This record gives sequence, structure tokens and C-alpha cells, in this order.
Amino acid sequence: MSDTVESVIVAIDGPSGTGKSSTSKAVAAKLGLSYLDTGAQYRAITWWMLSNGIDVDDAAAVADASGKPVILSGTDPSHPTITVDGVDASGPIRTQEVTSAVSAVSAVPEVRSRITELQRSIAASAPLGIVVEGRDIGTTVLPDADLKIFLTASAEARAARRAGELKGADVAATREALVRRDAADSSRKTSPLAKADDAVEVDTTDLTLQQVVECVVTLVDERRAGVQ
Ligand SMILES: Nc1ncnc2c1ncn2[C@@H]1O[C@H](COP(=O)(O)OP(=O)(O)OP(=O)(O)O)[C@@H](O)[C@H]1O
Ligand SMILES: Nc1ccn([C@@H]2O[C@H](COP(=O)(O)O)[C@@H](O)[C@H]2O)c(=O)n1
Repeated sequence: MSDTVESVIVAIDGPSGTGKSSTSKAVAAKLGLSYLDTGAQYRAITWWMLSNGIDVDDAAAVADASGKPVILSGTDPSHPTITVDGVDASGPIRTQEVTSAVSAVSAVPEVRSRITELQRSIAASAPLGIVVEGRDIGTTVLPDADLKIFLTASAEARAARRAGELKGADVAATREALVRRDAADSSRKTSPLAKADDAVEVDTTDLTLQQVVECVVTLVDERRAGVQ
């Protein structure tokens, strides 16, 4: 009998604020896997467009420029990093300006094909496996993932979580902004936010983060043991 553990690929998708990043980082850390935040990559390319004077509502201009920035993602779950042209982008990609513009940029097919290629090559080179989180990982980026999870939560719970993070933010305005972003991400033509047919749906509304992490770790263990 061998002691080697086979590499595993876990895809975690879902709308904004459902807990994808927190869950994915914790699961990857617990299982010794790499971690990739694909939303950070779309934010990074959006930040580059804004910084370089590209009109993000001009899809042709965004498409033309989409090959220019060099985006690098560090995949250690305890210290994920992202750089654009060698510059640390982890702070700037979280600004309101980027959050408001990212859905327009991520809807451009040339942006998606470039970032998807990057994501696949990162996943293929993860030594022990990887947890990749986003909107289209199970449907488009890694359709052969060993385990696909689709996280959901009520808009109220998600808004309360986000408003708690952005101290003093108005919950109703936060709810409206995340519902608007989800609608844009779900309705774009190219690989919209969607649950893969074979994904396990986990409603996190009434679960603590720890409960969600335990649930996903159990599902990974079951897949590794060959349980369906
Ligand atoms: N099950 C949970 N219960 C309570 N709070 C949670 C839970 N999961 C995550 N959170 C909190 O909700 C907030 C949003 O979580 P997180 O950033 O992981 O979501 P996300 O799905 O990655 O969001 P986005 O797609 O917008 O990046 C964070 O403050 C996180 O600590
Ligand atoms: N696989 C993905 C991941 C993200 N996006 C786009 O990026 C935005 C930001 O994502 P966060 O997870 O950081 O909130 C998101 O709203 C999508 O527009 C995507 O298209 N595909």
C-alpha cells in the first residue's frame, strides 16, 4: 500500500460574499494545497486598464489591451499575492473604483480567454493540487475538477458580512451593489457565473465559516476515498 496522496483539484464558485475566498484559503491550508483567487486576477487586469486610461466600457479597447499586463499570482493560502507588471496590486485591486468596473472588464471574451489560460497553467503546475475559486471554474476553467462546490447565501447575509468588513458601510447599499454585480456576472455571454451540473451546492446562510470549511474538507476526503 502506498502512502502518497494523489493531487486533487477543487473548484469553488458562487456569487459575491458567499465565502468563497475565506473557505478556499482555509480548506487549502488545512489540506496542504495551493490556492488561487481568480477574482483577484480579473480585478488586477481591471486595475491595469483604469491605471492606463483605457475606457472600461469600450469592449474593443479592453480587448486590444488585454494581452499587455503581466499578472502573477502567488498560490500560498497563508500568503496569497498578486502583482501586475511586477508591482504589488493586492491593495489597489480592492478599491471601490475597481469593484465597480470589474464586471465590465471580465465580460470581454479576450480578457476571459487570456485569464482562463493563466488559471489552467497555474492549476496544472500545483504540486499537490489546488483550490481554485471564482465564478466559472467548475463550468469552464476546470471542467474536470475532482470536486466542484457552488456556495450560496441569502443577499441579506452576504450584505451583512460585507458591511461588517467595510466598517460603517450601509447594509442596504451594500446589498444593492452586490446584487447588481451578480446580475452582471450571471448575464454576460461568455462563461457567466453559473453552477456546474455536477457541483455540490452548499447554502452558507446559516453556517459559520468553520462549518463550511469542515463540510468542504469532508467532501474532499470522500472524493479521495472514492465515495461519490
Ligand atoms: N459562513 C460564514 N459566516 C459568516 N461570515 C462569513 C462566512 N463565510 C465568509 N464570511 C465572511 O464574509 C465576508 C465575505 O467572505 P469572502 O470574501 O470569503 O466571500 P467571497 O465569496 O470570496 O466574496 P467575493 O466574491 O465578493 O470576493 C468575509 O468578511 C468573511 O469573513
Ligand atoms: N472566475 C471568475 C472570478 C471573478 N470574476 C469577475 O471578477 C469580479 C471580482 O471577483 P471577486 O471574487 O474578487 O469579487 C467578479 O465580480 C467577476 O466580474 C469572473 O468573471 N470570473
